[in-house]
Amino acid sequence: MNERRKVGILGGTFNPPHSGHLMIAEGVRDAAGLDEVRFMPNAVPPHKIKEGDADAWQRLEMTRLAVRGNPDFSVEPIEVESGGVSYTSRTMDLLRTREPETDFSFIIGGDSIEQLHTWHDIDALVEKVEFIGVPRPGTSASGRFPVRIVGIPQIDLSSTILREKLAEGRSVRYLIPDPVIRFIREEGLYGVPAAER
Ligand SMILES: Nc1ncnc2c1ncn2[C@@H]1O[C@H](COP(=O)(O)OP(=O)(O)OP(=O)(O)O)[C@@H](O)[C@H]1O
Ligand SMILES: O=C(O)c1ccc[n+]([C@@H]2O[C@H](COP(=O)([O-])O)[C@@H](O)[C@H]2O)c1
Repeated sequence: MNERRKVGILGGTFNPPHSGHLMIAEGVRDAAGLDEVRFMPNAVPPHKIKEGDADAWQRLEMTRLAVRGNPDFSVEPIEVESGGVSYTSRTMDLLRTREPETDFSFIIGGDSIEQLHTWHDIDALVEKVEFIGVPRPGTSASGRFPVRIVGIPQIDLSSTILREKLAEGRSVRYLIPDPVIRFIREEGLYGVPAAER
C-alpha cells in the first residue's frame, strides 16, 4: 500500500525570503517527518500592507532562488499565478483537489499563530489542514485555534528588518541566501542600487 505523501506548505509574503524561513522549514520538516516543504508566496497578502518594491513575480523568483539545491524544498506558484488576494482557505481547497493523495499541513510562525482567528474561513480550514507552528521572538505563539507546536531555536529575523538593512546599505550576508542577494542587486530592489548583470 502506498503511504500518503506529507507536504508542509510554508505560506508567506517572502519580501524577501530569508534564512529564518529556511531554518523553520527544515526544523518543521525534521520534527514532523514531512516528505517535502513547499514555499508558497502569496499574490496580494490578506492582512498585510505590502512594503518595498518587489512585485509578486519577483518574490516568487526570490523564493525559487532561496530553496534551489535542496531536494526537500520546493516552491508552489499557485497563489502568484492566480493573482488577487490570497486566501489560504481557498488555496488549500484547490491544492487538496489537485493532489488528493497528499496530506497537507500549513506551517506558521508565532505572529501568525496569534492572528489565526482573523483568517478567512478559519473554522473550516482547521478541519482540513493541520497547522504546525514555530515560536518567534516577541510573540506568545498561542491563539484560539489548534496548532501543533514544534520546538526549534528562536530566530530573531524578519523581512522587515532585512528591508531596512538593505535600504541602509548594510550587510545581509548569511541572513539572506547568496543567490537572493544577487537577484536583489541585479533588480535594484529595496533601495539597493541596481548592479550590472
Ligand atoms: N524568524 C521567524 N521565526 C518564526 N517564524 C517566522 C520567522 N520569519 C518568518 N516566519 C513565519 O514565516 C511565515 C512567512 O513569513 P513572511 O514571509 O511574512 O516573513 P516575515 O519575516 O514575517 O515578513 P515581514 O517582516 O515583512 O512581516 C509566517 O508564518 C511567519 O510567521
Ligand atoms: O487566509 C487568510 O485570511 C490569511 C490571513 C493572513 C495570512 N494568511 C497567509 O499566511 C501566510 C503568512 O502570512 P504573512 O502575512 O506572514 O506573509 C501567507 O501564506 C498568507 O497568505 C492568510
